Amino acid sequence: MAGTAVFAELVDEDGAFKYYSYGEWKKSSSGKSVAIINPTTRQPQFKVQACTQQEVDKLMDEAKTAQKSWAKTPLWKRAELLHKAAALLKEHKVAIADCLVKEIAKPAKDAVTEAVRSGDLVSYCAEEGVRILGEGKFLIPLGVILAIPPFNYPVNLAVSKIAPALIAGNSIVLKPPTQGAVAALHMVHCFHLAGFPKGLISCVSGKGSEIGDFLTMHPIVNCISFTGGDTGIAISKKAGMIPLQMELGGKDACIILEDADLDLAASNIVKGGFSYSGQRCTAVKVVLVMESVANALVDKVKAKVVKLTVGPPEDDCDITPVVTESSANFIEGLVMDAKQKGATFCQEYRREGNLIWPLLLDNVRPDMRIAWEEPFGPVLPVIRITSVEEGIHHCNASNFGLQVQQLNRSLTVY
Ligand SMILES: NC(=O)C1=CN([C@@H]2O[C@H](COP(=O)(O)OP(=O)(O)OC[C@H]3O[C@@H](n4cnc5c(N)ncnc54)[C@H](OP(=O)(O)O)[C@@H]3O)[C@@H](O)[C@H]2O)C=CC1
Ligand SMILES: O=C(O)[C@H](O)COP(=O)(O)O
Repeated sequence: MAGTAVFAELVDEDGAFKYYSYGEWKKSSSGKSVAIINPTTRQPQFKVQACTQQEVDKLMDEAKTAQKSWAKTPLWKRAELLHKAAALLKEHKVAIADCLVKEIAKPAKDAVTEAVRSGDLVSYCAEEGVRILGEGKFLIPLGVILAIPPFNYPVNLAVSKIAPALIAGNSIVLKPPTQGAVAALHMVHCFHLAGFPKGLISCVSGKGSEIGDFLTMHPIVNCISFTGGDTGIAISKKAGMIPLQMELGGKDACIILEDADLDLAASNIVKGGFSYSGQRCTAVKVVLVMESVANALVDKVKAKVVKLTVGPPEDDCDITPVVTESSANFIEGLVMDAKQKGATFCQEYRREGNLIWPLLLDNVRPDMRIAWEEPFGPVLPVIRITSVEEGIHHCNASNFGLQVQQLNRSLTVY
């Protein structure tokens, strides 16, 4: 499906996906491409251009020029184009979802949801822009925005940067994640088909480790919007005196107190911890449960975990292969550390290639890496606590600060 029909012009004669600059799909002069490995088959699935620094320089210049006239374009016109792009994203949801399935092993239905939700988000941003103007407030553009999203929502977390930037009168240079780049290129083509001015939106492909520094330190960039892991910390040290928007990793805790509804808690823990195999920044990544209800809760969670389906994303399984082999190896390292230090394995640890079966680890203690680190995979630690203060202390001692959920009958805090 990917690269066919309206998307055929994205592919060069060698089968590599082109990059997008000045309203055109182009082959890089580097003559090099970057392979995208299908997490399920572990075979190369797609290729994208490895863009050169000269190509980046050129599209940055174009972005700077295009932004100046875009900022003068009436807001209703900007909103109109965004609504067109949103409709195109929804129209092409199947082609986009097909890429998500093959590049990041997103379960088939969730992949379609990501495309549709992205369309909704683009429309929402257009509406918000108009509403803000209606309140008599002004949207002040910053200039050229560099957008770098992560692999887990390569379309949704890209449009969540692109649409607000465009409605406010900025131009966009997008660097999609390598795994997920082709889905992102399909998304960019929807913006192309919507008819945005040349140079306003560009999309550079290449490995972040190779082209990333050149992009993030580029003098034309006026703001960086980044979502990802610790790479964001490195970027913040290298970037110049420009606004940075950083959405980074997390160790989102779920605290269960004695009077919690344990059935509700178990459902939320399984949904929160294991959806898209735990590869969500908002995933439940540690359960802190009062000792007095821990056995009952763990039994309920176990009963639900056993029902999760495990297999390929094409079959819409609950648990699908994690994004890369190195990610699977990292997760395995956390599991082995917990095993060596005496965690209780509620299921047998099982892995085939990048596919890791869902695993609940009970009796996790603070000396285990899994108590603190983000697996970004289908492995969930349970830490038993004897007071709410102990749970809160654990959350506050974490290096991360994304979100916390506390469940008792009277209080649910996000
Ligand atoms: N707080 C939030 O809202 C969210 C946070 N996340 C977090 O994202 C992480 C998972 O995503 P993942 O993609 O693995 O994160 P990474 O930090 O590995 O990569 C994120 C993006 O940065 C790019 N990149 C890599 N190196 C550089 C560099 N030197 N300069 C500029 N860009 C670079 C990557 O490109 P390439 O792929 O080519 O390397 C990718 O596009 C998790 O920690 C998760 O918690 C995820 C979603 C939401
Ligand atoms: O990366 C993420 O986890 C997303 O930004 C959160 O989306 P979700 O909670 O709706 O999955």
